[in-house]
Amino acid sequence: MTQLLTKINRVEHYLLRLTRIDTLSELIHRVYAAFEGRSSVDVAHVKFLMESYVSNADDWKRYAQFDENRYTRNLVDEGDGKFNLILLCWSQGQASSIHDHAQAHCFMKMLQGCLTEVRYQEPNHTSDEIGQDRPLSEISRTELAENDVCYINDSMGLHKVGNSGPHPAAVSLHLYSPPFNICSSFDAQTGVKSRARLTYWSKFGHKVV
Ligand SMILES: N[C@@H](CS(=O)O)C(=O)O
Ligand SMILES: [Fe+2]
Repeated sequence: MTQLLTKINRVEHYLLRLTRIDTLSELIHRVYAAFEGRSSVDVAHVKFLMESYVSNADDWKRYAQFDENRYTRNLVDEGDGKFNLILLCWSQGQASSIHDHAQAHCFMKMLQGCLTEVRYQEPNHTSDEIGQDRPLSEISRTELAENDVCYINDSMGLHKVGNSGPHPAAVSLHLYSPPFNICSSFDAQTGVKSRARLTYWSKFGHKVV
């Protein structure tokens, strides 16, 4: 039994070495190839590519710009209009509001530190329920550590993400397809939905003025 486990372990290490993506530019190149000539998104493959990249701060530190007031969104690549790649920087205590993803696919890879992702069921008020607001119900709570990847789309619910420590500076890489700059945000207590505009703190390493 022990021998078998050792062998499985060796095979796993070998496969990981074969599939490993060592640089952010190689990841971007592979993601472009994954979208080439397709009208739909191969979710399993894109997730696999994000998982295969081994985070290295030298690749992405030029995009990692923090703000003391809120998490920042830093554009890395516009993916020929098919997807965008955004580096998000979260100081300790910073979090997003509860939101959806405008019917897009959302892949999120941890590059540094840890983030907590909390998922909620989307309220489905029928017309006669309007005015009977109730708190959103939590579906799951996941701690994401360096190199972890998670995936969400609107059929899987809403989420909020935050850095509740212990790392003072968490960084995550998000891939959205198709790109969007407006989504909905939700009040946790009432479920009331409002329109949220998403902005960039920097683009291609340069602060947006
Ligand atoms: N979807 C959010 C970040 S997160 O909380 O997933 C954004 O793009 O700003
Ligand atoms: Fe999100």
